[in-house]
Amino acid sequence: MSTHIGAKPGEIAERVLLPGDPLRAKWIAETFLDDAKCYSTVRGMFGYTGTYRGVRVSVQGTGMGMPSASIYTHELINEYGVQTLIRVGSCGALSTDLNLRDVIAANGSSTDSAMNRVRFDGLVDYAPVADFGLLRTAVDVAAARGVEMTVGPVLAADAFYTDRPDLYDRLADYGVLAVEMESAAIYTIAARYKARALTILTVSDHIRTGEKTSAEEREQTFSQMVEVALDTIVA
Ligand SMILES: O=P(O)(O)O[C@H]1O[C@H](CO)[C@@H](O)[C@H]1O
Ligand SMILES: O=c1cc[nH]c(=O)[nH]1
Repeated sequence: MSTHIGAKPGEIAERVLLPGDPLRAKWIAETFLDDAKCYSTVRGMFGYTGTYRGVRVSVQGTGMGMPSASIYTHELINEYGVQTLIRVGSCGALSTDLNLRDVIAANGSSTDSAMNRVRFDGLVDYAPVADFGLLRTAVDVAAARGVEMTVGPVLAADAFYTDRPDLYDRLADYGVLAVEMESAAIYTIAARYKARALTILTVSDHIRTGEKTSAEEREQTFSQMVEVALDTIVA
């Protein structure tokens, strides 16, 4: 096992879905995978491996925020040989063109986290981006499934609750679709270790209108996003 994942070598597939919520990981495994087996309960951050359309796929909770997601992404790639990672998360819409439960694919991820400033000695504003091949496949898969998926940039924020809603307005002016809390770190770490990563999100909250989904809905109802992610990861 690695420091934070209780799997033995070979128990995690090369292709992994990454929900923030560990109970969403359990729901995905039980609902969409065949022969799913739990390989880790360390810290309650569940991980499962099963098959989807005959291909081995794992699903690993990452927790909330970039420090937590960075740990799981790093260990999955470096200790378990994971090569393809698709985050399946919830997000708050900044764009007035989006509605609750819409699906988004994040082609790029701005961040207010200092993690990459530290990584590049404050000299470069690194631009974390999705793997183009995965993104292209996800777009094709969504179209084939009749899922309207908006592609665009998101903000990966350190804080869920903000004192600066004016910054969200400005980011929306620059085309940023939504805010979540992990994609920039996942994209950066995947790039560093030559893995492929994509983030697909469902709008759980609307920052403009104040509408929101329940905790249970965030855990167990974002099926369209999961189906697009699974079809993409096995393609
Ligand atoms: O639903 P998940 O995947 O956890 O994603 C979003 O939800 C959490 C905040 O509620 C943050 O982790 C954010 O990125
Ligand atoms: O508003 C939201 C909703 C989900 N995740 C976030 O980070 N923010």
